Amino acid sequence: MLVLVVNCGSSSLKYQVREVVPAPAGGTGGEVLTSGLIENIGGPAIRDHTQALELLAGRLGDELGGRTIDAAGHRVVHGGERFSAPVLVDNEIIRAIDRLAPLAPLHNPAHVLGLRAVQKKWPSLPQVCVFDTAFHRTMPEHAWRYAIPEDMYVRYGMRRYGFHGTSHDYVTGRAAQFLGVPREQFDGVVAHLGNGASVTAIKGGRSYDTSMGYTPLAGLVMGTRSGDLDPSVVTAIMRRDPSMTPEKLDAMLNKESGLKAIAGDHDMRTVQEAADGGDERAELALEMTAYRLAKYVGGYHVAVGGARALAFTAGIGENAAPFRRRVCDRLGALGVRVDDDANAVRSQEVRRISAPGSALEVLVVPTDEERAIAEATAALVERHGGRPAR
Ligand SMILES: Nc1ncnc2c1ncn2[C@@H]1O[C@H](COP(=O)(O)OP(=O)(O)O)[C@@H](O)[C@H]1O
Ligand SMILES: CC(=O)OP(=O)(O)O
Ligand SMILES: [Mg+2]
Repeated sequence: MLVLVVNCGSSSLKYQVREVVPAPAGGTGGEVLTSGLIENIGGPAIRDHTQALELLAGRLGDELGGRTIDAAGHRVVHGGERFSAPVLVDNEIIRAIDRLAPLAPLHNPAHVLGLRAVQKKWPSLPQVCVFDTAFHRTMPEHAWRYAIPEDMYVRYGMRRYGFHGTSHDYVTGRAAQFLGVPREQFDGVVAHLGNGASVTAIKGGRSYDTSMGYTPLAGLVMGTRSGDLDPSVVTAIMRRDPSMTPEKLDAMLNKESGLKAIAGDHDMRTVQEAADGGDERAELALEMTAYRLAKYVGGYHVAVGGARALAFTAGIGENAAPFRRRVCDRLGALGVRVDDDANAVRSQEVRRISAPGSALEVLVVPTDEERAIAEATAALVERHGGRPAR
């Protein structure tokens, strides 16, 4: 089955076409037939997501050599409290995702535009939504509640939701498999470190707690996001500078903070190079980022009653060996030991980087969100006989 995987951002559209062999024949997200990125949607050349879809359809015509897609799978960032698994799309589902826009103003409106644009272009194509929040629906209430008046939760849905669930779920499965333990018996910590970064406590193979919260701003120090801070910082800034509107504060904390604010660049490669060259700001940024993550790992080790493994994934987790080392050095107090030769290996395979006798197994597990989305889409469409939901 050919699955178009779509990741719609506010001004961009990332896509892949995957050939999925549904289980039991293989159950693999398999070969990537083509992939691409359409940027600057809303600019002079590409008016909106509908026009971006026209462009995409044109490209697919050439790139797939006459073959046509059988389904589309969309990454949707916010599924609120409703969605705990992938769903087949109909108009009611699209409206539900639209209603969740106040919880994810940067993401959900773009997803709705993408879903409608695909619907318009290929009216009979089955579409599936895979939610970043879904995997975290298993968190216990003491982990997802905020200690603020109940009304804020009841009226506005203010609580921890958590994100990157597709990746945390996929990496959990791969890590358990690598260690030869049944997933239901796997207790560990997964650190997804990309431009956005989050860490999840895994108990019995399920999400038990996670560092992102109501939005993907909470938790770790990220490329351009602050992560955790005292909420009065926000109200105090607004009081001191009335020109700082909620929109401007959102932009500051999401786009001008994190590594970029401290080291002057959001990209881990640049920051690491600068630190290696003796740049003190870059060194400070790395220490802040590693320190915050190590504190979370220690906390989650306690949260799950003793983690068996720590898995690093995504751009930084998979590639930044010096950063992994920095984090693990801070975890020495827990008895974590890294094998430097193993840590230096570059590979696309799941691998162990801890030394024998380390209290936690430390793994590097390449993530593949697109593959997970393609597999979930194919499985759901297969189950419904390939018909679009109407
Ligand atoms: N070889 C590398 N060494 C260090 N960092 C890397 C390397 N390759 C990628 N990264 C970092 O990974 C981050 C991007 O991660 P990625 O998972 O691709 O992000 P996104 O969230 O946009 O999908 C960037 O900070 C980038 O610098
Ligand atoms: C939810 C989130 O943070 O996504 P990304 O890492 O793609 O920014
Ligand atoms: Mg990513």
